[in-house]
Amino acid sequence: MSTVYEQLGGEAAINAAVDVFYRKVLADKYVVRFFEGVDMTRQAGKQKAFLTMVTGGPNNYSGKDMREGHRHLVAMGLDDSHFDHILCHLRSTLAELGVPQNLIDTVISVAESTRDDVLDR
Ligand code: HEM
Repeated sequence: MSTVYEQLGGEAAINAAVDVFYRKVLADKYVVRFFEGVDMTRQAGKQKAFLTMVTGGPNNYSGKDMREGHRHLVAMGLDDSHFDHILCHLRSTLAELGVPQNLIDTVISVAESTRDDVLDR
């Protein structure tokens, strides 16, 4: 059984999705404050890690766990409403790239499973 990562088209597809997702997130006034002062190059890597993680790609992720990696953002007011925006951008990115609905639903449910960790509760 191949992973969603493979079904999407692997690294090339993830790179394409990163560009689109990244633009959407940074264009969203409701969440952009959390990304201010975050290094751009590192951010692209972060977005790639994000999409690879939620699609079951190769597990070479060596960053912080989700709780630790977002705790400072919770201190800045990160809550469910921001999380919902990010999921919305993820969903529309995948839809724009022509990803089938069932795969989108799978990716969203994996992303959804990180909600309590990201929001530190
Ligand atoms: C599906 C849920 C999410 C996943 C899988 C995810 C994934 C990640 C990953 C892999 C990192 C790198 C961690 C590290 O520093 O080593 C990260 C950092 C970060 N995430 Fe998320 N994220 C999620 C939700 C969110 C949300 C809802 C926001 C804000 C609206 C957000 C904003 C950020 C920011 C700003 C950083 C960089 C923090 C810094 O360098 O200071 N993330 N995320």
